[in-house]
Amino acid sequence: MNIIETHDLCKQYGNALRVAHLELSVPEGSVYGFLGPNGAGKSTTLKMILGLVRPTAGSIRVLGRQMNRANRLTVLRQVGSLIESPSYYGHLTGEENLRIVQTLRGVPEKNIREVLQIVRLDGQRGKKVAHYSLGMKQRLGLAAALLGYPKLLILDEPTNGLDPAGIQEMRELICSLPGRFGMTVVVSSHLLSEIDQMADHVAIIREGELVFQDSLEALHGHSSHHLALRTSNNTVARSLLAEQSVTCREEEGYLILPILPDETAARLTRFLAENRLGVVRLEERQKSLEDIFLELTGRAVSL
Ligand SMILES: Nc1ncnc2c1ncn2[C@@H]1O[C@H](COP(=O)(O)OP(=O)(O)OP(=O)(O)O)[C@@H](O)[C@H]1O
Repeated sequence: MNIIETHDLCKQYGNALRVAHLELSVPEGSVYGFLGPNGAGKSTTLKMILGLVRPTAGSIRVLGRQMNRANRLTVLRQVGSLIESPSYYGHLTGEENLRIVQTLRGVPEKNIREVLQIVRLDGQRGKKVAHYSLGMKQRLGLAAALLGYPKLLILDEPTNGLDPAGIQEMRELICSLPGRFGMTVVVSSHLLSEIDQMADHVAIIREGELVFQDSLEALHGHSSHHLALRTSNNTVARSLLAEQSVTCREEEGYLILPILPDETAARLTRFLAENRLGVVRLEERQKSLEDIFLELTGRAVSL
């Protein structure tokens, strides 16, 4: 079952279609990475899913229900979110801030202690939030989102502004949520490496359009192996290889061949040598995830 499904989801600002015909499917129990360069439309999409921004066209189903005026509140009761930087009362403690959210959401008081433990802030619960570090504030935001033990958690760039240790901690926390609490987590990021370490499903958007959506495994599957061959005369080598039914293309001084068994590669290099061609280089290469991201989005990846 899919926890979120969008159909033909669009958002237009002025004359620009910033989110274009999105068909998203978020499987239950997944950590679903929503990846795209800055300005691709991630926040706008997540806000539409949460009913904070009205779609120009299309439909959204969350937890099996159509998101409309009648269903919105019922659905959102089972959804936690952290969108943009969370807001707090700096003069109140972490625990007091959570008590406000707990009262508003009408969830049991005991949840406060529990979520503080989950985000490892129980030792700091009596400290004023104004004295929290950025990482602690971000974890408090996550604690607030977790308060009602939602079935679905939506996090927009939750590691933004955190230091490497904070990023690692947030990542581990997010990964643990489906297993510990049966939650589905949607997490946006412009960092491929981050999604690669956190998600099991990935959607990639570019200028509002979906360019990839599948399992992380399938994304890795795109990073195919190939052989790169350089000879003393690539043009002649290419026609000789064609005689042997091996097709290749030329790229930056190399002939790119499909991956071949060792015996075939040895036979072909012998064949080239017999035809007075020197094999200068023969290497196995793999397209990196960064190359794939670049191909899909037309932009260099941020790591
Ligand atoms: N309220 C608005 N009015 C007009 N344009 C907007 C509005 N909100 C967002 N946009 C535009 O929509 C596009 C997508 O913005 P959005 O914030 O969704 O991108 P994003 O992928 O979340 O990027 P970032 O990581 O930089 O926040 C941008 O070009 C942005 O300028």
